[in-house]
Amino acid sequence: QEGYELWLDYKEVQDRTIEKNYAAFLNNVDIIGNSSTIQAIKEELQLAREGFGFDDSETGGDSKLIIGVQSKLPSSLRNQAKTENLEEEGYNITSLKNGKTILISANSEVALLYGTFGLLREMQQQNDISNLKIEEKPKIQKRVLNHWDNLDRTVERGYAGFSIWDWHLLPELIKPEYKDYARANAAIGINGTVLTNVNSNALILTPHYIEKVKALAEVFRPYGIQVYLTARFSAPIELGDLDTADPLNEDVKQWWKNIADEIYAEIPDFGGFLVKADSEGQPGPFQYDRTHVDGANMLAEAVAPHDGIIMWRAFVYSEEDPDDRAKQAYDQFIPYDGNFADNVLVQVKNGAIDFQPREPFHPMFGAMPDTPLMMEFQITQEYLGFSSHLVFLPKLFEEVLDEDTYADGKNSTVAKVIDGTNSNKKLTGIAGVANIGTEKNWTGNPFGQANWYGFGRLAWDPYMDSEEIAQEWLRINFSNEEDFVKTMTDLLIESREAVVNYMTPLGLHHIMATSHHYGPGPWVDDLGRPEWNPVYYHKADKNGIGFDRTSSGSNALAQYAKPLEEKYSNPETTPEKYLLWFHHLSWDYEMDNGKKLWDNIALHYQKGVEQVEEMQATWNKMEQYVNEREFKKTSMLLEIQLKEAKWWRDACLSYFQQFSEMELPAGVPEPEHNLEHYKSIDRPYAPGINPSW
Ligand SMILES: CO[C@H]1[C@H](O)[C@@H](O)[C@H](O)O[C@@H]1C(=O)O
Repeated sequence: QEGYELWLDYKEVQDRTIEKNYAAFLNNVDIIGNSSTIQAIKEELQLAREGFGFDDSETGGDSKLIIGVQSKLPSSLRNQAKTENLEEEGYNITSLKNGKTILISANSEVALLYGTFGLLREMQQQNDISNLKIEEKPKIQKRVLNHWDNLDRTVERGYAGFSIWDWHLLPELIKPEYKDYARANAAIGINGTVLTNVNSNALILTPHYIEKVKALAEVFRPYGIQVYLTARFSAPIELGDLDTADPLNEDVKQWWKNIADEIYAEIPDFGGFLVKADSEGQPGPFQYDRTHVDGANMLAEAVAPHDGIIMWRAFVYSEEDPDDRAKQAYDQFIPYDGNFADNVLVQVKNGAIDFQPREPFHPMFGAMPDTPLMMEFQITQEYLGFSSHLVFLPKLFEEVLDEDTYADGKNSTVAKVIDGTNSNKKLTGIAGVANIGTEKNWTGNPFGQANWYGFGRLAWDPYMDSEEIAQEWLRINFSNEEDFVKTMTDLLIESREAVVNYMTPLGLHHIMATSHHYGPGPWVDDLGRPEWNPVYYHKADKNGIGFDRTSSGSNALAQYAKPLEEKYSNPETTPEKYLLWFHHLSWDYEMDNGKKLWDNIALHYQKGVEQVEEMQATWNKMEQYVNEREFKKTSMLLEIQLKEAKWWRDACLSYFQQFSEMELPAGVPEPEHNLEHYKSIDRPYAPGINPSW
């Protein structure tokens, strides 16, 4: 099936010498132990042998692969590769005896599984394995996928079909997909999954569903993946037991303790709860005049005896304070720094608005030294063309992780806040909102897989280079031919800037159409709340465009550390990519290249279109390296992307031109249609694929 195997498609090794060498190791394996995780390792190695096309007879003399937990290794091997710094999840891959033996050692069996995937990854890329000295350990503890999957199997902001969780057929029917999902995640080091939508349904907490969750947890356990659920704050009322959900009420506390006990009795390694409270209509502690801390700590107490954690989301904004949505989460949370229980992570989206093609990092990062903050990225492309557009997100993730918060002086990057380096955090985590569904290839767009893969790799190591991730993924999934890898790496890397250019250049944001967020809608001004409307964000008028977040405007800038605040207060020293995020500027404001703002906006839109044209031209040259179906599918999707990049350009420029009253600069074609036409094609989304909000 097209793309089904994800990064676990062990393609036949063509080069005979390489093939013989790899086969010699994989055909002569010594694995210590026989737990279900060890079983999983054996199965994976067998799949790899078959996929790579090894013949059982290729034993290669005395080559050998040894896999074992350090404490169980024969003493002669134990000293060869030290594991004391590897903690629970790190591993070594070490060549011994002049490369004749490869040893994978670790302190836990799940880490051995990671090590096995690590070695297979080397082979998938056809790397030299004669002198391996790999030492890896994850820099972040909780590496979690968030599924916005509803119990009726629709997926909020899902663009790859329905939910893969077949609730109505569980616990009896265990689809092969469940195990393959676990394999794919373990291969990139993901160790947790939240099965249900943050806009949650209390029913998931009932025994009827817990039985189903347990069945999934059992499939995932050998692969080191913990299961989490979303907890609906009003569940004690909704499930009919109490008439309040007040977090300080003793009955409420006891109710949650009982629920936790019931879940842990069935699923002893249950991870804990993810909570969206007092946000976009979700119930929460505010109704009882309680705080985020009251809510989070009450739940934390319920799961603490079982080593569970609470991931409490900071995605909050309220109607009452419409001055600047970007400021609200910070304002609501900062006063509580240090007050959350030890097993609470506050989960913060990468930017202060909402998963835009580009946003400055969220000012909460670096501003809560005494609270562990968990990063939330969105892998599903809610604001980036759904699954029809090819956008390589690791580039976006990397940009955020590399930003300097200056929280603790220079070089206090977001990555350092997240991985606990800054302020020495004990609990660390990172979440990615999944782009997975029932599509045959899991993600719809074949390149959507790269975003899931890349998220996992960055969760393991937030300092990894997005280019390296692109290369790895391309090699593993398509081809090791240098021409292909190099050309396509450039394409992937550039794809992120392309989408920024044709959707929201120069710091523009949230100008997508009516609530489905697909396509341009800068004119939309009639949604229920002011801050849902694009006009709120671009503020275009005759005088100019952009959101003034300096002290003369909303002063959201004051939420950043001094050096950033100073730098971004002045449009001259604000990076141009964030210009209209922080400033409202006149249409004829002169930019670095000597051209006017209006011209630059238009040229960026045009550039975005040209970048997609280039992507298309490049892809057309790649036919020889990829299979026919993926080639065709990607070609067709790029057609859509190009058509829609032009749609974005033309619609936005027609709209903004009413205010700028300036001509388009040379090189930017006149829009094909008039503004009324673009307004009329604010297009409906596919039913069943993208419900609500
Ligand atoms: C799950 O709800 C989502 C909602 O669909 C999305 O449009 C919004 O941006 O973010 C919400 C959130 O992150 O809670």
